[in-house]
Amino acid sequence: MTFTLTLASGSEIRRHLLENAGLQIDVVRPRVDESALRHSLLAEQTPPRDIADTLAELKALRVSSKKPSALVLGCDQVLNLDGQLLSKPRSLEEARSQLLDMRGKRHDLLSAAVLCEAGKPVWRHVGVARMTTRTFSEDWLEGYLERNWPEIGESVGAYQLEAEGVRLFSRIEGDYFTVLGLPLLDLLSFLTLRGDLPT
Ligand SMILES: Nc1nc2c(ncn2[C@@H]2O[C@H](COP(=O)(O)OP(=O)(O)OP(=O)(O)O)[C@@H](O)[C@H]2O)c(=O)[nH]1
Repeated sequence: MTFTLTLASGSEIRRHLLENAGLQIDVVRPRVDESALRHSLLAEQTPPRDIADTLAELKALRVSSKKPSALVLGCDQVLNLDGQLLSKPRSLEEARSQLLDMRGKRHDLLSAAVLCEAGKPVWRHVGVARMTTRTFSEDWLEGYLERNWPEIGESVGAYQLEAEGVRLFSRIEGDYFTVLGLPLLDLLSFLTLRGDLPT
């Protein structure tokens, strides 16, 4: 029987990364009001990595409780800019102001992943990538927004590293997959260790 991983995420790129790695994926989107929970965690001064981990676990648990026999992966990525947590831009204007705030500075991307089985967490990992943004010109930024909106609205930092978003950076520390939103190598190692994937 082929191993199937249930992905509790609406993120296209997460599904692509897993399918491109050869995994059989079943997508079940969780019904979770992320922003309400994110706000209450922020109000309690919860550290960014714990926010990402809590949200990832909630999404995985929500689906796992409905599919107890499945192995369910929940994910969440937060962008930490000088202690401020940014969310996915809701408009081109918001993307512009977010990118101008990020210009010439460093920000961290924290990509949390939690696996649940029979309503219980069985593995968790938070990958961290440190992004150094170059001091791009406003002219270039306008062109970037025109060429890449609305696709970049799907990304927490208003960029797709695998596309033109790479032009925003002068340096990246951490793995590529963590930037795209999934600590893929750590996940694959665990699944191989567990025997779900062939060694
Ligand atoms: N294609 C692409 N997506 C990115 C990149 N950086 C971040 N993202 C996406 O930005 C989104 C971060 O928001 P999340 O709240 O973690 O996930 P989501 O897209 O809302 O999906 P859910 O898992 O259903 O919550 C994820 O889908 C990431 O995959 C990137 O460089 N390229």
